[in-house]
Amino acid sequence: MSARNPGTELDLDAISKVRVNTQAVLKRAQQIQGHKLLKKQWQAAWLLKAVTCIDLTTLAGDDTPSNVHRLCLKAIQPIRHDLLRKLDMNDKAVCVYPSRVADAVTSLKAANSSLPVASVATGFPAGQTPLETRLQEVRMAVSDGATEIDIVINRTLALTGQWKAMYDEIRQFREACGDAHMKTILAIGELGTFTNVYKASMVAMMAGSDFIKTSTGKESVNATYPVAIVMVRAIRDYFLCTGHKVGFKPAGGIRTAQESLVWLSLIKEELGNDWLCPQLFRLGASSLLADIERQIYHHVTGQYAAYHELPMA
Ligand SMILES: O=C[C@H](O)COP(=O)(O)O
Repeated sequence: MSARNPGTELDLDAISKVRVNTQAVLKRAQQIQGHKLLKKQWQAAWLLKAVTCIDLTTLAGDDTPSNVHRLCLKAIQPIRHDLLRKLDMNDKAVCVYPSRVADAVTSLKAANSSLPVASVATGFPAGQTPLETRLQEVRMAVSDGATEIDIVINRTLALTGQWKAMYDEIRQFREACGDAHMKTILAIGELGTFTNVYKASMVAMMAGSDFIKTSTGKESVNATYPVAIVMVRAIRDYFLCTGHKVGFKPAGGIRTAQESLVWLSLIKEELGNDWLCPQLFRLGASSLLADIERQIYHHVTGQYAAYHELPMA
């Protein structure tokens, strides 16, 4: 992880002046989606880069120690050894519910892996539990061994313009995180307008978030390119004002290798190469790796894999 964002005082005056030009944002998102994607070995290299930025996730009601164990094994070895050897390359976080953190830590330790464990917390996904319960959840995940915490904001506060109250809650979450890095999920599908997304991004960063993240994966609208433009521009503005680099994590509904290439290209164009690393960019996804592995298999062998050839995908 990169240097932590200490946050700043809440600047309510700046927040109240924010206006986002919707047409300009939609146009820019279209431009980025329209770019020609890389081919051949350049595509394979970018797909491997995407693999290093995935927070491999399982956030299901039926999660058990055994599917968390399987997820950890997949995170340790995301792409088949022989495919990586042929590409002349070798080289990831797992993200689980707080009650599964100890399982993930145990599995990774047993495999001698130092991969970080991230946990969602604060009443994920709705954030509608009492503040003390949400804080307790963060402390529990940290004491069980999570080194990254994905908190969700209180959408009620954002929708009713209670930015000071939202800032204060996030500050408390950050304190409860201790040394664990904090990613703040805005749940953009429930924030209504781009202007609200920009304001929520800025308040989350002022309150000391190390990453801002689009969605929980449980809203009906998750990571979209136009919203990402608004969030990454808030990250850029925050960097220009404070010198602190905050990370970005699109999450929810990202399923294909091609989408991962568009995300990388959006980050490169809007934030520059410095952000193209797992310390400042993550893709939150539960079923993206399988398609990336399939595309890499195709690049290496010239054929598409049969189901049994990628059994862990
Ligand atoms: O943070 C990760 C998201 O919950 C993953 O969403 P997904 O299951 O749509 O990939």
